[in-house]
Amino acid sequence: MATDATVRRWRRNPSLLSGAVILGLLLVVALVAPLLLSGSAETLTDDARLGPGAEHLLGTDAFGRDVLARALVATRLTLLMAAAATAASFVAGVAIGALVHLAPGWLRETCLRLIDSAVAFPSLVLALVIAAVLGPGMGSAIVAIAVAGVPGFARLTANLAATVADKDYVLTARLLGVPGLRILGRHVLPNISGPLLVLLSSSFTLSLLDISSLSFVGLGVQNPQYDWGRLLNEALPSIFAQPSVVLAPSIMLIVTGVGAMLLGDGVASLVDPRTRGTAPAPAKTAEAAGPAAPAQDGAAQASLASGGAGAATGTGQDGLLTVAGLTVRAGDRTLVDDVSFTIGAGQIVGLVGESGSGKSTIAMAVAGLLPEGVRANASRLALGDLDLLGTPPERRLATEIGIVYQDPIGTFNPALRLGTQLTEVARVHLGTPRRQAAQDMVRALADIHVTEPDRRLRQHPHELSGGMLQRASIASAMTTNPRLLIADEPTTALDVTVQAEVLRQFRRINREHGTAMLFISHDIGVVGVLCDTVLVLHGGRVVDRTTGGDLRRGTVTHPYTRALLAATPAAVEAGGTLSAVRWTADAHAAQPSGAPSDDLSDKAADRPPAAEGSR
Ligand SMILES: Nc1ncnc2c1ncn2[C@@H]1O[C@H](COP(=O)(O)OP(=O)(O)OP(=O)(O)O)[C@@H](O)[C@H]1O
Repeated sequence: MATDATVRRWRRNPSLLSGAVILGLLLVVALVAPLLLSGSAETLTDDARLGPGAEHLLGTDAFGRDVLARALVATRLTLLMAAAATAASFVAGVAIGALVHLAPGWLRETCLRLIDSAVAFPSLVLALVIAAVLGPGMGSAIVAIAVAGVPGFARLTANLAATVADKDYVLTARLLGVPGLRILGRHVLPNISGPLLVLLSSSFTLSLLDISSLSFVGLGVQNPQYDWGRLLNEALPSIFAQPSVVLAPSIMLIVTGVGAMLLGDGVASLVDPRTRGTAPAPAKTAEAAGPAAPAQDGAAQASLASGGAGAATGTGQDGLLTVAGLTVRAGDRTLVDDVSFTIGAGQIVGLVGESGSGKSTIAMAVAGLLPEGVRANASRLALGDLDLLGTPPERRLATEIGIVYQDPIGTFNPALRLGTQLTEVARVHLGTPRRQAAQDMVRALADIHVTEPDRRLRQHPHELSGGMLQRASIASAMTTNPRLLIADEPTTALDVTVQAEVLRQFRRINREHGTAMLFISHDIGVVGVLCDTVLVLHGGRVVDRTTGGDLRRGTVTHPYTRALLAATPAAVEAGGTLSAVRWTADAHAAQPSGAPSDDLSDKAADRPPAAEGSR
């Protein structure tokens, strides 16, 4: 039951519980004390400067007013002022940070440096200067503290947003043409809310202290109003003769600060879906439950190997995807140099090469997702009649190109349920009603052997195993029945047994839907098994064009390709030695040339991912 789950969640989160109790009590005091204790807190009497006693627990001040009652009554004004200043800093800071994140490069850098300078300036000193300029008073104290708190929120927001900006789910949203502000609100802010909430709570504590400091030095609340800072100010002259008068406001300040920090920590872990307390599904069980156990035998692996769909040239003239003379530069640096290939409908072209050879850059150039500062030029870059250079219509890009990334966990927004994410393309771009989109996705997930597809849609990404998520991302990429599917190292992060099943799903989709595929891997064995045509990249250039069949048979002639083959684990298993690939385009020499493997088609899909990570 939802209520049981809520109770369990609160029990497992002692910070949240204790912070909520402390602040809850303070709120009750803030509401009730002014109603019940105003008389003893504000009426002048002849009982001046009494020590602690039964009638006045902490004594009375110089005008015969009850010290404890005044501290309790001051709770409302103090909390209201601190909350108002913190809320204003939060809203303004997050808005500025978000805008800075969206700003073009030079403007963003300039703003970030300005914000850094403002953060380096002590906030209390800044608040004192602003309050002095505005003049003493409650309003100017709130404004001063609010302004002083803005840079902290702005910097954290801009920095955190930058760390999320290159996540696969943000790139996918960009591919789908989601506007920048919506990406910010839906994908970026929810995923940086944890640290922001922690800052919010510490900022509330800081505002509380700063506002009390302003009142203490006479720049904040003025007579006859009083907050805890003002009470400390009034107690100063008698601090040695009657120390009990500073006790109540000081304790209130400390208790409130501790309560706010505890609540902030608790809320931060509550909003993070990964720490919400839902036990992740055990990966093994989830995978084992799949109806299609990965084939381990040679025959099954061979059936995975390319069946020759489409001509194996990759340079044909009538391709669906045409890449001609593609060059990608970042400033003066050439990342991809004069690359040309085509992919026909139903054809799978593989890009293979060492880490940093430019595989992902080519894929991102095709999808129009190159990072800022990286520019693509080509004599032709087109998907059928869709010109991919310039600014192709977002809707067509979103529906005609699907992408599957290497890291299935990073593909999905951890803050949203899978159902919301998996059906987004259908709902937003195809106008499919929500219920229909969910039903379609359940069918698509079942097709790709995701168990309990209904339940998966209600789960968060961290509750699924990597293989299950990767299948979900393939189903998601296929929602619009794209003409081109880009798979950027889709099996590298997967368990060896799951790899084969995922590769089989690509082959099935390619055959059943006639989808053109650009398959990227640094595992030459996997590429040989799946692809019709293979382009071997080195230093951003295509150094060899071969076929999956030649790779499987080991009948490749180019020294670099032979070196790559020789360096694969299969070759080592076959008796070779695993050596680093050393080859330069100029020298055209392979070190070592090693005996090519002749059993790729049988072993590739079972082979563990190469040790070298990619991105
Ligand atoms: N935003 C960028 N700015 C400058 N250089 C970049 C940028 N992104 C990538 N590069 C460089 O471009 C080159 C190609 O990178 P890319 O990621 O395409 O290689 P890759 O073959 O996909 O490697 P991996 O298998 O590790 O993903 C690398 O040298 C990389 O450092």
